[in-house]
Amino acid sequence: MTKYIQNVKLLNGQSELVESTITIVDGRITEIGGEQPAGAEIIDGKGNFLAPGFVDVHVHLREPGFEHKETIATGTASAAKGGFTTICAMPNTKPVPDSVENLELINSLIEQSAKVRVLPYGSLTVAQSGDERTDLEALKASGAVAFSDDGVGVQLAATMYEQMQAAAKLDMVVVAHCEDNSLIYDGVMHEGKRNKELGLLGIPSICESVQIARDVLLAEAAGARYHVCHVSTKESVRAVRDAKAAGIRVTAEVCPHHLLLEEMDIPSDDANWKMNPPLRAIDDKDSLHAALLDGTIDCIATDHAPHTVEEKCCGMVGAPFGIVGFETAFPLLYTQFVETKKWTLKQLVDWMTVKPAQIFDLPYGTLEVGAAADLVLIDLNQEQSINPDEFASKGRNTPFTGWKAKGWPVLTMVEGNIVYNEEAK
Ligand SMILES: NC(=O)N[C@@H](CC(=O)O)C(=O)O
Ligand SMILES: [Zn+2]
Repeated sequence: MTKYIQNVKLLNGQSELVESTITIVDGRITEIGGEQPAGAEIIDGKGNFLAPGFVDVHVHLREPGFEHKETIATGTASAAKGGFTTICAMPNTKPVPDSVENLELINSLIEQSAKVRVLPYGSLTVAQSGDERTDLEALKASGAVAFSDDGVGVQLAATMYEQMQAAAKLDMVVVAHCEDNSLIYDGVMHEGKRNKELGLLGIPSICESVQIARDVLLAEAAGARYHVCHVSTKESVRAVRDAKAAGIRVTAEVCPHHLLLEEMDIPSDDANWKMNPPLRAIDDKDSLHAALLDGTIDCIATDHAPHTVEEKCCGMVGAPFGIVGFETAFPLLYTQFVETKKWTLKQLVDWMTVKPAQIFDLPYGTLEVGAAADLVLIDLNQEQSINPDEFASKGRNTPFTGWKAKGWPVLTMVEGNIVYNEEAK
């Protein structure tokens, strides 16, 4: 089966857009810039920008166990609509993928209903309880992409250290949600200025940064590959930067919302602004930008975390942490940071494709001959305002309602198969 995408623009090494074509045979890219092969199915790119499909290493699909929030079908439809073709699913499901049996159940659900490639995490501890360690070798053999207890921090240093040693033997990455439970103080947003104005309890920055500081030293001692989830504070950035300078094998991700928003943007006690880690102070946000630009932070991940309207209805206290991310990530980042010339288009695309793929040794996120035809066609000129009622996700929990953005995905392909087409809406 041959497909030929004509009339597209591709990024070159100088972040310039150049006209080209793509030939796909049996789901793989076989030629870039070639002539139309005889008998090929033609797809008209209409002059739009064609990028490698986005890779998101931090997502919550909620199935099994929390299908009222999201399912693998709706979560991956949302991913496809946002231009994501490979996503790594966090283990805070019910059951938790803490055994071969549970991971195989998740694999079979993915097999049945995923629209894009889903790579599941295996958990670090049984039921993510932080106690009994899981069998990482068995989880790897059943297809775990990496290991994480995301949703909660691993509280005991010994547990983290022993799992890092086990992961190092397998050459697998340990992925950490860093949060010291003794420093949460029942907070629902950042401990700073805005929480006091709103009369809400705050989560101090050290809740995250002290655990990162601990973990980079554990990773050094264990010789492990260690990846930090959703970095949000300037002290966390410093801990990662110092660790990298010391030769420790650490990588880190940042979420779009932490780059786009800060505590003072929170308009009221509205749970659509509640996520973990919380929106921090403006100097934290600035340090995240500097860290991306100097390579301290390696990639962008959405932390897509759908919850129901009912759960998010009534203020921050009692509401779950998390916001959806797939369908707004690229347009918001493109509009706010590429159109304004803070970043190049190539930087943004790399942070959402090849950079996350490299951390996990994934053979995705590049547009080259021989690669899987995982592609997203993006209309960089079309402007729309964000309307949660139009999301393919079940989640409506976003702080970005009404924001105007350009750069909307119009067609997404996984291995040459169309998984989202704006025209078919
Ligand atoms: N980020 C969040 O605020 N929530 C995530 C958990 C997580 O990523 O830590 C969730 O599962 O809802
Ligand atoms: Zn987390």
